[in-house]
Amino acid sequence: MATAGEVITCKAAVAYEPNKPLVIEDVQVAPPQAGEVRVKILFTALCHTDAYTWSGKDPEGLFPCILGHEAAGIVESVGEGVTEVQPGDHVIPCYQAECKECKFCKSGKTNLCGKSRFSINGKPIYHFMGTSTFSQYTVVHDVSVAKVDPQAPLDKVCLLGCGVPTGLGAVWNTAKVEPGAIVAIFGLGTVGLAVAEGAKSAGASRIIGVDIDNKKFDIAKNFGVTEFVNPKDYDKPIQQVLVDLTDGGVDYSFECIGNEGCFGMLNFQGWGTSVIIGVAASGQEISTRPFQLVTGRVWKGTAFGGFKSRSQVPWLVDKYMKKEIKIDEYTTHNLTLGEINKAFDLMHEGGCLRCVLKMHE
Ligand SMILES: NC(=O)C1=CN([C@@H]2O[C@H](COP(=O)(O)OP(=O)(O)OC[C@H]3O[C@@H](n4cnc5c(N)ncnc54)[C@H](O)[C@@H]3O)[C@@H](O)[C@H]2O)C=CC1
Ligand SMILES: N[C@@H](CCC(=O)N[C@@H](CSC=O)C(=O)NCC(=O)O)C(=O)O
Ligand SMILES: [Zn+2]
Ligand SMILES: [Zn+2]
Repeated sequence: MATAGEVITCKAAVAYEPNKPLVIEDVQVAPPQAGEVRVKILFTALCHTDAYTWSGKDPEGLFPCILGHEAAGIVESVGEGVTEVQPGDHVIPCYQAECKECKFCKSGKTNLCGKSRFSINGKPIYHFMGTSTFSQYTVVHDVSVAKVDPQAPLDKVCLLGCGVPTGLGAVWNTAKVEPGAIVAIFGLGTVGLAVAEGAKSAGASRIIGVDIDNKKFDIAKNFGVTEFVNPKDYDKPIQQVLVDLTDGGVDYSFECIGNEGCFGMLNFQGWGTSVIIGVAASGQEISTRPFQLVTGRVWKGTAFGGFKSRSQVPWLVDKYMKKEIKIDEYTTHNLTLGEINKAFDLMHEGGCLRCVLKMHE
């Protein structure tokens, strides 16, 4: 049935309030306007950032909204002036979207676009990260979709919408880890394990994984982690544990936990680089003695691993197809959209990396 130009009613998981179970609703998805693309989402995964915004700690979180930003689907229709993709193209939504017109885009304070395309019985529902992939259909800007190899399995490459590129890119683009380097990774979720994979491919000599979930340790070996540290096993601060283990500090450290994570510097004097990836609530701050920077250490952060989304996500898909990067190994669970609250529970129980949701029965 041709749906172009029509409002589509479909199922979506709506977050009405922080921390309240998501509700599967029939939502109306407006047709794409000029410069926009409507995508039939086939698979979406959950990222810790979805849980972060759902928790109410995200100062930019707006409710009611449709969360989700790590997905893959097929272009259903395009708005006027869209030339880069056409109906039938296989795409990965990219969360760095902006319409450049709405008050959110013009504010210069946020990357959340307020120009919603969702409603329930006429009442608007907010978008999330310009993607809102916890819906069977979503509308994104044409600058926010990466066209990918139609042969690539969408239930796998959906993970290239966020966590895996973030970790790989943090190593390759942001830190530029060199052969022989000693690397420490705080948090062995999908982002942290992708950092490990990136560090291994960059030739790191030691990759020390730090996590409070012992279930992560065995799997981490498959991603290149060479040593494990559980902070719960020590009385002294974890930074000191790492400094002692490495005779002075690591060359590169990556913070992949977020809220209440380990944001302190523990790098070697003279050149150590600390990369912040985890997101944390308003009010949580990081600080260090000026001496740490005076003596040559570097503090950096990264969003989406520094990758240019539309030009480099297809390249990452090709690398996966050539078996040069892992994706399958990050998926520990497969559920359906209707089971999304169970998927969030799994994320908090430990032992879960990515749970991929099938969006259509
Ligand atoms: N900057 C960016 O572009 C991106 C940032 N993120 C953020 O990165 C962080 C990681 O994301 P995911 O891997 O999806 O999360 P995740 O929840 O799968 O992994 C976090 C890991 O940290 C561990 N952990 C929790 N508290 C800890 C502690 N005190 N010490 C050591 N380990 C601890 C958990 O056991 C878990 O293994 C989140 O804050 C997420 O919001 C995610 C994607 C992109
Ligand atoms: N609204 C949050 C900001 C969260 C954040 O830092 N998002 C990352 C991506 S996290 C993906 O899982 C990002 O790319 N930010 C870039 C940006 O322009 O926002 C908060 O206020 O903490
Ligand atoms: Zn994410
Ligand atoms: Zn906007």
